[in-house]
Amino acid sequence: MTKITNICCIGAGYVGGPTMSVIAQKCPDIKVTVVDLNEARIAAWNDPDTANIPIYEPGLDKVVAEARGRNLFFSTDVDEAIDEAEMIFISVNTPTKTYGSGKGMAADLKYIELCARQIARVAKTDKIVVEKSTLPVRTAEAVKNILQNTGNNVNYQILSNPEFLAEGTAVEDLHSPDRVLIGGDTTEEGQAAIQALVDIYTRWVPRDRVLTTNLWSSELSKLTANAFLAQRVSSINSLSELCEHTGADVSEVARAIGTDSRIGPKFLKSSVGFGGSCFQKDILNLVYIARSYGLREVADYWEQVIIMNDHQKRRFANKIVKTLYNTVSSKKIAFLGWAFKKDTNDTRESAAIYVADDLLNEQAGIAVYDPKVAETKIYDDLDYLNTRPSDANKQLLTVYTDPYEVCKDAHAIAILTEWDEFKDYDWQRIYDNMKKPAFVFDGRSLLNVDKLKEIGFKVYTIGRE
Ligand SMILES: NC(=O)c1ccc[n+]([C@@H]2O[C@H](COP(=O)([O-])OP(=O)(O)OC[C@H]3O[C@@H](n4cnc5c(N)ncnc54)[C@H](O)[C@@H]3O)[C@@H](O)[C@H]2O)c1
Ligand SMILES: O=c1ccn([C@@H]2O[C@H](COP(=O)(O)OP(=O)(O)O[C@H]3O[C@H](CO)[C@@H](O)[C@H](O)[C@H]3O)[C@@H](O)[C@H]2O)c(=O)[nH]1
Repeated sequence: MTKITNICCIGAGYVGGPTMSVIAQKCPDIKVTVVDLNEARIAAWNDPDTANIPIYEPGLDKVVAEARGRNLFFSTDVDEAIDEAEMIFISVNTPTKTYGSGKGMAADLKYIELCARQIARVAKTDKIVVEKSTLPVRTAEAVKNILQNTGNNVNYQILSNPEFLAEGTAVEDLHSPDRVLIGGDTTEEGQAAIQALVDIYTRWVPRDRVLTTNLWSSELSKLTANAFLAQRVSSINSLSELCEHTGADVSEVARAIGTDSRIGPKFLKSSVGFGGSCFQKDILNLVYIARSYGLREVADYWEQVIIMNDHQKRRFANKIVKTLYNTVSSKKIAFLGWAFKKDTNDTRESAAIYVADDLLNEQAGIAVYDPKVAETKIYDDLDYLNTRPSDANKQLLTVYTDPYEVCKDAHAIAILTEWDEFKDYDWQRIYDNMKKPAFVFDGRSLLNVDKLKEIGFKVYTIGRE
């Protein structure tokens, strides 16, 4: 296999954009073109002011500024980029199906299939096609089938190269990944294709961190990694409820077990529930795959992770209602945070959406402040649930751009995202401007409880009595 000099990536989203920017940064001699059908998104990636790129990730603007126009390009001309590239990454979205068989569980692979068909139609020279999207195990078989049966007699090699970056730390994760995983065919041609991709990553990743496997192990490892991570969060969240009944403190329990080197300290932070575009989608997909092989116990085991997460979000909303004397009707509840975690403007599956929806059902007046999430996004998230007409959401929920204004005259504050800036607010000033008794419901164990109590707040923290 000759050295790769031209890469194309289909999908300029949270994964395609940052991963390709870093490849371009680290490999200035490789031309990297990221394409997308979404014109507005491509226009934003091309905005001369890198502060306006469509994804907020610490440090990403600098990476883009370094490579864009040199060897990094963003375009809507998908055909041209496919035609020119020797290696094509597919990094399109693979959401949970919302229709037909597998609705609500299986991954919707229509965008993947469209990409495969487009590559088959356009390609005139041999290509290495890399699955970057998270896919059900054995998807490469379908991609291969489409390429080989509808293509122009071009030779294809399919690789699986799942992405493990977490949002908010994408650039750091890409610069210094725990591992890079590459799966491919065990044939000589398959091994040569793997080597071509290994040669790209080892420009900046130590060779012993680049793992190579067969295709199916690679595809399944991505779903497994997310299932294990989410399982840890649900496990500690399940115990947070027990802590609240027994006087144990979940953060002390997490520290106590996390120091056991076999358990480890990460992903043991109890919260209002995990969010993000991946965990729920990927576990549902895993559950669906297990069921489709008739593995009922396996499916039920992993489904429990989602059931526990839904319970955690609901119980947080219930706690607010119960504490506010069993009614939040017409009370102002201030939400600090809407993003699914700090340092991102992504809100997909954020716990805040579901907590808000439950409280709106109780006729609460919700006021939201998030340092990075746009007002339209917040309304879109709620409207997407289809619980009530869009007008009602607009009437009941107000978005603020000032943290002190959002808390003014509120009956309660709920912390939904662990943004660092929340810790540094003038909490005395906030307290002075709230209705009394002034409640704080800390869904992220972010704030200093003793300090808040000293000021006069009534404080509830997840996993503490
Ligand atoms: N978001 C993450 O942190 C993360 C991390 C690891 C893996 N993943 C996986 O990576 C994949 C992409 O996720 P994302 O968050 O980047 O999604 P995204 O929705 O942000 O981006 C996907 C992009 O693909 C584009 N697209 C869809 N079909 C297309 C087509 N036929 N031609 C051209 N463009 C097309 C869409 O317009 C969109 O801009 C998913 O499978 C996801 O599970 C995501
Ligand atoms: O101890 C913890 C750790 C995380 N979370 C929550 O879990 C969710 C997911 O967080 P995180 O995993 O940090 O962010 P993602 O960007 O969703 O990244 C996950 O999903 C990606 C998409 O597949 C993978 O690439 C990453 O490896 C995997 O960490 C967020 O709501 C967090 O607040 C907790 O509640 N407690």
